[in-house]
Amino acid sequence: MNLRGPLVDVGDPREVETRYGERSLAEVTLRPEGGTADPVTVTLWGKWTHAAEHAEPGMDILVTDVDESEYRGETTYATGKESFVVVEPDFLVDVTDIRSWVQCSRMYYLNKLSGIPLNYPVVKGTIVHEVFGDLLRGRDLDSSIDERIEERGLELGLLGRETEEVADEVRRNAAAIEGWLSQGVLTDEDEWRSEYTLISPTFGIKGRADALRRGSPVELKTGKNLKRDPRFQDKIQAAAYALILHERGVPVDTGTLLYTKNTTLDRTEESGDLSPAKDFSIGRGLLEFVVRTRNEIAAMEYDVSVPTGYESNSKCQYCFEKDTCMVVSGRLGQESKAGQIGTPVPEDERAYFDRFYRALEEERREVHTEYRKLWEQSPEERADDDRAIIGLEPLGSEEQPDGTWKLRAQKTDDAVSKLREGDVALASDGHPVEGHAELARIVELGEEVVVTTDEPVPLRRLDVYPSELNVARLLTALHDAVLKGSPERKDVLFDRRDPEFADRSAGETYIDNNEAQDEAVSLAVDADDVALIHGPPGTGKTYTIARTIRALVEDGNRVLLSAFTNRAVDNALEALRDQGFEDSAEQSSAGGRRFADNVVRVGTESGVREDMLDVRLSRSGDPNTLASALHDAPVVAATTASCGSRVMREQSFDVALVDEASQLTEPGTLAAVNLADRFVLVGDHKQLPPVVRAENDLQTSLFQRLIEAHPEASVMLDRQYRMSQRIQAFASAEFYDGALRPATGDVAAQHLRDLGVDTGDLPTELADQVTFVDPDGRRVGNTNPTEADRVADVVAAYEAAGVDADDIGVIAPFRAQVAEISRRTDVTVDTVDRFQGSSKEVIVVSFVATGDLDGPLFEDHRRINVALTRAKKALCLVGDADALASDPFYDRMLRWARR
Ligand SMILES: Nc1ncnc2c1ncn2[C@@H]1O[C@H](COP(=O)(O)OP(=O)(O)OP(=O)(O)O)[C@@H](O)[C@H]1O
Repeated sequence: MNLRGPLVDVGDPREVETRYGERSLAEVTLRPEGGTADPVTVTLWGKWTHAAEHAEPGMDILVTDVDESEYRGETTYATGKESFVVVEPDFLVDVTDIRSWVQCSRMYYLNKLSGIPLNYPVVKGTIVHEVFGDLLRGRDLDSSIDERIEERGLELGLLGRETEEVADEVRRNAAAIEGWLSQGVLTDEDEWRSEYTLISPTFGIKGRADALRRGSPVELKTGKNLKRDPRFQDKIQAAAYALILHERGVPVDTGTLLYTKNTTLDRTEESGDLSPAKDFSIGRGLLEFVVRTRNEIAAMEYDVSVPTGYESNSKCQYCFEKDTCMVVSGRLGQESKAGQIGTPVPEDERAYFDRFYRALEEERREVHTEYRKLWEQSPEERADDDRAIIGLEPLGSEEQPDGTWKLRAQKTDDAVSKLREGDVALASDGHPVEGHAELARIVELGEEVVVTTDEPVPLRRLDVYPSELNVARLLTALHDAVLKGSPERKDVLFDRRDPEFADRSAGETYIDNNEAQDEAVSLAVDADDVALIHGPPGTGKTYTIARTIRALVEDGNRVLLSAFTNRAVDNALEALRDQGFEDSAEQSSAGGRRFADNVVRVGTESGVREDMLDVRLSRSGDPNTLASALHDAPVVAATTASCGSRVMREQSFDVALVDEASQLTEPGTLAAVNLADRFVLVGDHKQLPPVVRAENDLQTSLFQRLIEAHPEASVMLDRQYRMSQRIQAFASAEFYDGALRPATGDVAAQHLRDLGVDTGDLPTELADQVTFVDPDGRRVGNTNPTEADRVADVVAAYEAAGVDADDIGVIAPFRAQVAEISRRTDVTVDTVDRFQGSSKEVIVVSFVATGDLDGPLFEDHRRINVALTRAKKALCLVGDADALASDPFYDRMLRWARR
């Protein structure tokens, strides 16, 4: 029997005499069944008293295989031989974190803050790991090495490494792998798995094992180890995978560590055990140690505290991270075993750091909650939640020339999901946690689903795979901003001085037909610190951004162009191209250069839009060529998420220009801003705020904070090129103090007529430019089928009157309603969040709600602003008039629509 629930009391460990001699015990009291049952006391024996040392009331605890006995008429509970005690099981600890914690608890923390830097050992290590995977998949060594090195061309180039030298070193490391693989211990029946994703719901651990052989974990280390035994922390890492396998009922008693550097050493110079492969036995003691270590991390993270180094038995004396550790401790005023150096950053910066550190850790927990849904929700619930595509029928798997696999399956229904082509997802045989699952990249997502994976798996289910990568990069951005940011920059960020402006634009006219846009370009050119461009819907943000970049490059600046989404990055590049950027850049650089010589787009092949692939910087190729392409480009474009990558973190710019800044969290914006001396943020804080799961400081963008604090450093673009006068009126009045106006008479007067539509052919209720239709439906869960029928009728009526299906878009508040409507029409149907940044001639909005106004559309008026400002010539609102009229804001909307 397992007992699990919140702790209500934690006793101190003490020693008692038993018939087996002196033993330690600690009593803890918990409320089983998630806190709903009466409290019970469990005696933790022996080493499990360690859990009591770290736990505190309020934490969740799980005791597995509890011994239950009757004593004087009462049931007593205690840990038994098979028991494990898990503190905060919902907190998922990564196996690599357990390993670094064993080395030193501060190391664990520092790794979190500074991420994985771009350095040669890291890149070489990655290549060796990839070659290892290839060898397991039966690939030829030389072709694998050549290809893997080529794939890392950009990183190697930035590190100033030559292909030959790296190939040589990798080959010598790979000799260890090859030798070991051909030792004869392997037979055809040997089961191999490479890069295996493992999650343990019971122990709260996740990770990716380098390989499993006959069910035993094999870990590859690119360092050397001349002792007979593996290093302790390495053993712990392999043992953690063994523990997860143990949970799945796979008995694991050995692990293997492969120290590849051992084969590169010269026997005459080194003494000791040079054999690379070191097996060791994994007994129960080691598994328990893994759980106890993991518990220490989970307990420390419970109240988001910062480790001091005293938590583990580390010796600072020999630590290669000692200086970094002392600097971080010194600057953030943290207690640390290594000591502190340097002066602390000012109090307000530390408070800021702490606040955002905490907020990001809360976000991490939300990611863990997403993981938990993988096993807590039934497949059907997950599908209903749009988090999985289930019931797939495998159509086959095909091995690719590079040893990876292409899996195909047939969809058996028309359900929608959050998954998109290009996403990384979890492909499984139907059981993503306890069955066989592989990380997959989605290639095609239509009637037929196509994914690529490392190993074949019968593709029955595809799940959204929650990732902590984003949280990790945001933490790093926070760290870089506070600890590495220039004092002048921080004075502005922390409101110690106002942003300053020079007069570089000196009366120049950049845009002659739009005063606010022209002023915005000047402001950006003149900004010594920051300029803020506030762009309501359709006001030419993208156009202004392109003009600004040209002006900045003409002045000799190197510019980073960034945005929250790939789409916005590519739109800005498109505008830059349309404005003939080649010519303007020619003025600053010798000779005629093409767009592709001036602009480098950093991003994945699936992320970058097709028409910008010609300027995409491949990561793969000749190191020197790639590195100089990136270094020398006057304009580098990448999403803010890629600005946190180890390649981009090494780049520096004069100016960072960030679009969609109002949709970014502060650390998300900082990821781009950190890379430049000055920055320009473009956004609209009256549209969608940052998308975050937790409710905390991350919900307010840096754009909003700065524009509220420094309106003088901002310009609002006030002429819009999208909507007719009638359509824009409500948004202008409600969100922009009536300041938003059509840019030209043509924009104001545009009409369905311009599309060749005779409004006489439309039902009277749709004849106006803004209309309201009440279908009198009922909300059922997150759908309203009657309303969906009516939306489809409305769409059909526009089509019958001559509007092209491509010119119509439907917006609904819930994905379930999106699916409901999609079943009834072929036009684009999506949620507000997915519509931000785009527009259509005709927009139909489905409100779903009847009775009460609840749902994402209503919670935040900014969503409505987005929904109502997507339409150019006609907007039809479909909803329940009584429900809408119950709220003053929606009542005003209703009156405007019915006018
Ligand atoms: N000064 C201008 N002169 C002429 N056309 C312009 C001007 N500014 C913008 N436009 C045109 O107006 C349209 C909308 O501009 P743009 O796409 O830059 O808007 P946006 O603010 O980025 O839109 P969104 O709200 O979707 O982000 C485009 O077709 C653009 O070419």
